[in-house]
Amino acid sequence: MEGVDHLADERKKAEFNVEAMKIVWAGSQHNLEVSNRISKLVADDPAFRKDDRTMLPRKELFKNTLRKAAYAWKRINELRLSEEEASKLRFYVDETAYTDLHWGMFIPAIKGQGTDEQQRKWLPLAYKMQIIGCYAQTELGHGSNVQGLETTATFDPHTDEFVIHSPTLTSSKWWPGGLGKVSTHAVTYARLIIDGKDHGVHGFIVQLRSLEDHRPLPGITVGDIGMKFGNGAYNTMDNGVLRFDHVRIPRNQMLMKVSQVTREGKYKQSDVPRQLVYGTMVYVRQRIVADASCYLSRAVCIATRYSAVRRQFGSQNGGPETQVIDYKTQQSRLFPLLASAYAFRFVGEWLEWLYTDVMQRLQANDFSTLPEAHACTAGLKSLTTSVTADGIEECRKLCGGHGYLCTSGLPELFAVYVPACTYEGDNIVLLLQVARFLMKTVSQIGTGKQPVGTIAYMGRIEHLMQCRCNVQRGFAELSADLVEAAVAHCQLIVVSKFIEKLQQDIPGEGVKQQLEALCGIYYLSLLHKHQGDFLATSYLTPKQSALANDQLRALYSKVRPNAIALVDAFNYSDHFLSSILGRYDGNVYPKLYEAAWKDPLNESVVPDGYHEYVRPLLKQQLHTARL
Ligand SMILES: CCCCCCCCCCCCCCCCCCCCCC(=O)SCCNC(=O)CCNC(=O)[C@H](O)C(C)(C)COP(=O)(O)OP(=O)(O)OC[C@H]1O[C@@H](n2cnc3c(N)ncnc32)[C@H](O)[C@@H]1OP(=O)(O)O
Ligand SMILES: Cc1cc2nc3c(=O)[nH]c(=O)nc-3n(C[C@H](O)[C@H](O)[C@H](O)COP(=O)(O)OP(=O)(O)OC[C@H]3O[C@@H](n4cnc5c(N)ncnc54)[C@H](O)[C@@H]3O)c2cc1C
Repeated sequence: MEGVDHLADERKKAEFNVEAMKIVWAGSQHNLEVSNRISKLVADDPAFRKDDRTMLPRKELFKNTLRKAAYAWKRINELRLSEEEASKLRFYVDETAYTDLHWGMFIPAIKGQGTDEQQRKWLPLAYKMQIIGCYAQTELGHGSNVQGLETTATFDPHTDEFVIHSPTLTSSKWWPGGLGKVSTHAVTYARLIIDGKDHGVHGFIVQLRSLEDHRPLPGITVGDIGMKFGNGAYNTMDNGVLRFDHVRIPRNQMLMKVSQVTREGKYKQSDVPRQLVYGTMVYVRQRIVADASCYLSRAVCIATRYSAVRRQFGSQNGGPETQVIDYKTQQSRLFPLLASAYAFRFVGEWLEWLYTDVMQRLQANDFSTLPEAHACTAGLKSLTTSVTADGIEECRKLCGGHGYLCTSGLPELFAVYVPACTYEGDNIVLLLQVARFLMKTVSQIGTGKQPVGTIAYMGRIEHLMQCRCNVQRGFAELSADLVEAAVAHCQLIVVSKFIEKLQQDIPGEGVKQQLEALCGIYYLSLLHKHQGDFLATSYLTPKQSALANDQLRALYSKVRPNAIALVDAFNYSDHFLSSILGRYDGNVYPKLYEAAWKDPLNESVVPDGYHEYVRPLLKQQLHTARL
């Protein structure tokens, strides 16, 4: 029934102030106000329609994305949106596009690695989108191992230029988003060669296409790498391939904040760690952590609402069947994900703070917190994206068969999200970085150096203090176990940041109590999942483990009446969710039925191809039957 809120009874059960929780989720009253305004702006504008995305052929899909990106840019300028509002607009438009890499990586790379002079030259052009850039690091043969890149940038002292070249097939740039069809420029990572000496990987600004007719410049071969996983999803992006055949660029297009090449061809290293060349990746990893809670909460919102609508079994005296959300098994799969969405929200906020703090310290030439920032961004990126990708898929299963329909919104959400486990650093490779950081910390504890920040707890563990270990000995052999230790370390960060959040003043009736319950679900479900480890290491007795499990079940019951309100607090519009199963009003069945008839396959009663391929079969069967 149109206009009826099928979830109204569920909403009445809430024991907390949902509006106050919306503010907690948004981060502040101001953020909530901006989100409401921009979300409505997008939802009300038919130009941002996206319900047809999974049905469009690639070329049409891509052209549509170009149209939307141009229109979004026009609206940003017409409405004079601030950076914060523009970024919210991008969020609610909810379509990956070349602009993400332009704003999210090309510009940050120039800001982070360019000199003041380079920034003055390139940033105004990029901010006005008079040039469009991408981040061209990964190659066909090398992604994780950045130091293994093969593209060369050889200094030519006669002309004061670098010659950018792809010496082998495996050195072809492969994957950069926005590169395939749109970017006019790329921050390209290449080995710096001066006078035959290899100085390692550096960033260079290279123009790829003419600003007049968009054709590739001489020496450049460029194109799209082809269809990716899923319908719609990441296929709105032109991930590209790029080869250089002795392409010349002026010397001043090497990004020279970290190291410089003089007119005479002298290589000079600034007094800063070389890892600052990786700074853009650290920035984006931090953004990815902040985004994880958005993706996970979307899936959880859909699965929670649908679980309250869906009924199976348990009818008493001809009454309605049981809502599937009332099954403890459903709760034990769904509520830890609900708790994770909130947990990732808070750890994302903290990581943003940590990143800003590190950037301020870098300005003052204080590099002391860089290793911790790297370990936290790498580790949390890995943890949150893995849990979110698996969580979206779990939500699909929680929705039974209907979750498999594109109209549930879940297949596309999964397809667009799952590469986050790989891009910006493969999750295992990043956890190995965390493991290395932890081992290094352990090796230093023995020397009396007290760990601080997120590793301070290690200084309080008795047997680590006695430990005398060398960072590399046995590392490769034990790497699978070390990765598990790295995950546990990251989980500890997530839990401790959730607890720190609860120590803050949180206004709103019942809000803090709900967050306490969710925090409990978060750590108790982890404890339950890993109880074997806790028992094996005697950190828990079997009795304590059983009590923890009882407590977990009690928390599921506490959250159950609040579940719908807890996902309402995410404040997602139906347009943004783009899911019939996750509709705010819970009016699922009539809308599923209606949507089926809108499928292009149902435009005609007799399908295309019937007369060529089906009719002859039927005729043949008739003939055989008669025989
Ligand atoms: C419409 C208008 C709109 C308007 C406005 C709208 C706005 C819209 C805005 C939209 C925005 C959307 C957001 C963007 C979305 C982007 C989507 C994502 C796309 C994906 C992009 C990518 O996918 S892009 C490629 C990423 N590709 C990697 O991710 C490679 C991983 N691979 C490595 O990263 C290295 O290869 C690896 C393993 C560390 C080894 O590096 P290596 O061999 O050099 O180093 P070693 O392991 O030897 O380590 C030596 C020492 O360096 C230390 N260290 C290492 N890294 C460090 C670091 N980063 N910082 C500090 N320290 C570091 C380490 O801890 C050691 O320290 P120590 O010596 O003290 O122990
Ligand atoms: C959708 C998408 C968008 C992307 N956008 C960009 C972009 O804009 N710009 C850009 O430059 N790149 C981009 N990339 C590339 C991306 O950054 C790389 O794919 C990523 O860094 C992983 O590297 P790889 O592909 O070389 O994986 P590999 O390293 O080849 O991984 C393959 C397997 O090997 C394992 N492995 C690798 N090294 C080790 C090790 N040392 N120890 C143990 N196991 C290991 C991994 O865990 C994995 O299981 C994008 C990729 C995708 C999928």
